[in-house]
Amino acid sequence: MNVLSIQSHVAYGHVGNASAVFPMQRLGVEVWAVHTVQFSNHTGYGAWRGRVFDGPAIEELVEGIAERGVLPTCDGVLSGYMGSADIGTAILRAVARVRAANPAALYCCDPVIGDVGRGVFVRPGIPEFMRDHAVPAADLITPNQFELDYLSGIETRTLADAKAAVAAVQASGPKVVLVTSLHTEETPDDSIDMLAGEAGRFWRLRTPRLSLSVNGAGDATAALFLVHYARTRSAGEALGAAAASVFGLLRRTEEAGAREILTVAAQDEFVAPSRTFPVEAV
Ligand SMILES: Nc1ncnc2c1ncn2[C@@H]1O[C@H](COP(=O)(O)OP(=O)(O)O)[C@@H](O)[C@H]1O
Ligand SMILES: Cc1ncc(COP(=O)(O)O)c(C=O)c1O
Ligand SMILES: [Mg+2]
Repeated sequence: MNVLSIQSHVAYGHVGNASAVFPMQRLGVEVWAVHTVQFSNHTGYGAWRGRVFDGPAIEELVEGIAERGVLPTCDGVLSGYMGSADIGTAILRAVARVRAANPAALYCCDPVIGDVGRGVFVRPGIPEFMRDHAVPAADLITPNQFELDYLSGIETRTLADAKAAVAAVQASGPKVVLVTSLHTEETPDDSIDMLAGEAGRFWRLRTPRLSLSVNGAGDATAALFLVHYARTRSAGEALGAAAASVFGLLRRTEEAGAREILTVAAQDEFVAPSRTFPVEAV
């Protein structure tokens, strides 16, 4: 399996491609990593150095990959944080090129817009670009609850609201939706839910809430979900596999008291998660 992953990259630590690429490789996937920015570290530190690339820089790399004649072997495209709408347009052009070469390729879009509590943290224009262009072009999307609410225009308080919001977003294009960090009225305070939806069916998975707040977990989640979905073609199975690995990764990170997720040290969790959780049809 070959995945074109177009995301931010950091030299130190693990967010964006620096969080997504290795778990996919550890699962035996060949990853073609194109970086939308190259920063020293993630922006959660408050200070960082590095450069933001632009749409033409992304298109140039995709053109070079196309010149190798390998686009027909590309099984999936993964995108995450988009620095600008111009980069978003380049990503959607890449998706169109891959699909023209391989109509079976899957596009998984992590519609990074913001988070509960923090609000919108991307540049003006990006939320609308995600809603009106990127999400409709995707086969799979992995919004958190804040992003689900924005994309659907529904304020989700209950599981029924979340299911309605997933269905509303599916009507715009993506057939598979994975909602991360979902907390509804039904969710116990010491837990975190994920909800997957496909073809009118929904699955919920609940894990303990760990006492850590890290960056990059969503990027690893989207990557693992894409790989497991591509292999199983089942949103429920992909949910179970991705969630178990991410939980194992974060549990090890919490134990170590680390500020960066332990993508390398906890790599066995990607292959053989130490703990699995029931996937409940809801
Ligand atoms: N404190 C936590 N405890 C347990 N799991 C967590 C925690 N934070 C994140 N996760 C897991 O990581 C997944 C993705 O993280 P999330 O914060 O939703 O990503 P994003 O960066 O997209 O907002 C969540 O669905 C959840 O399963
Ligand atoms: C450059 C970059 N990409 C991606 C992310 C994703 O982080 P998070 O998982 O917190 O959304 C961050 C967060 O700080 C970042 O700085
Ligand atoms: Mg995210």
